[in-house]
Amino acid sequence: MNPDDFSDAAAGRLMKVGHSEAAFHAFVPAPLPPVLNLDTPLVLTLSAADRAIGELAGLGRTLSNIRLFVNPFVRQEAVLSSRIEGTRTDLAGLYEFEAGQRPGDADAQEVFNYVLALEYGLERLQSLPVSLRLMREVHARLMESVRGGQATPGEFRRSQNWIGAPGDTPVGARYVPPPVPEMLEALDQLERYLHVPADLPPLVRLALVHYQFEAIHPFLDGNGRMGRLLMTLLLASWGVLPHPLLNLSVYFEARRAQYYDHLMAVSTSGSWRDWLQFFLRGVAVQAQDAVLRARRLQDLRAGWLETLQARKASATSVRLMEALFDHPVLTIPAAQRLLGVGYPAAKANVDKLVHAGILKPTGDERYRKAFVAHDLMWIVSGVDGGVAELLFSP
Ligand SMILES: Nc1ncnc2c1ncn2[C@@H]1O[C@H](COP(=O)(O)OP(=O)(O)OP(=O)(O)O)[C@@H](O)[C@H]1O
Repeated sequence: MNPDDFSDAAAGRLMKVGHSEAAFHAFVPAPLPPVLNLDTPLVLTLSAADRAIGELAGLGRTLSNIRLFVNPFVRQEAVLSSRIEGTRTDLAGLYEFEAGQRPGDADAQEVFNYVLALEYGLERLQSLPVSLRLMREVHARLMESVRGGQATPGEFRRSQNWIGAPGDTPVGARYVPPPVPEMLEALDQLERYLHVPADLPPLVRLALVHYQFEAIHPFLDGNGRMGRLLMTLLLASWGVLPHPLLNLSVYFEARRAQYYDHLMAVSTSGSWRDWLQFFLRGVAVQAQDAVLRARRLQDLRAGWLETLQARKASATSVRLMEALFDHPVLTIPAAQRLLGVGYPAAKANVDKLVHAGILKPTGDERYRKAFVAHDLMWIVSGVDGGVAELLFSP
């Protein structure tokens, strides 16, 4: 980190660590909240983001079958949040892993851990507020038995880390977070900030907290994913979005360099305004996108129901169709478990969904025993997020 890049408006202070050639600078973020200047364009973007998230939350409350749609949204977020850090598994790969089709796939295991960690965190919110303890517990799930064994799951770091290219040292790294004692103090301050009554609109607080968490970088590994997962937990705990339907990582992944540059610019120059503008626009775009996708999933379910009813399908087939929203990649043994029936009955019901055009056998020789609900996966992961972007106008 070059101290010359940091201006007087930096969102914290630089510290020199070590001596002579091994000396480097680390950044210690100032406690939240910063002094903010919410100008008119920013207020308009905040208002658009608030409206969009309100509509999404409303949809979550009014759709009786919203539970069906949460699972695919959570998985898409897990896939994209992990992809920002280079994991290659896609949505189909994650579902194949869950269906037992990819044993030993370390990438898919990491993405699945994200799902488990998020589900754990949402459940834990019933008994524990968002706090340092919750962060450690969720991190333990996220990093459970991951590759490398360096991650110290569930523990804040006890040594210096840094963000940079492989082989970088803290001397040449792009960003160096606070040394351990300052990190612990910054974490305490962050926790206190999380517990104070709302001083700013929740979406603004969310952007501040995300920056602060990343600037502190409190774990040896998994900070990007933890910071993004934390946003879903905060939205739920503040009652802004009770169901995890916002896929902010889709937005960040598509603009990864900008995302990183904005975080850096807050540290070096206190560019809170630009970070907020970028972040709030992301919330608005992704909330609108989620509303569109949830409606399409609802239409898909209604269409499938109609098809099955026209074919005089049994209640068991309808049950299996609904189970596809949780298991869009299905094997016959999985259908057996879901329906609580024997192999022949499970196979007969899967065949009915195949004949109705709902499920397709996968063509791949390795997965020949699996069946896939392609339409459902396409709605969740299809590359049409641009629609919401076009609709966006603050
Ligand atoms: N300049 C920066 N300042 C603060 N945080 C940043 C900066 N650039 C990127 N980040 C955040 O750090 C994350 C990546 O951190 P890092 O490369 O250390 O990965 P990690 O700690 O192993 O975590 P994970 O693998 O989940 O991202 C990014 O996803 C982003 O959220």
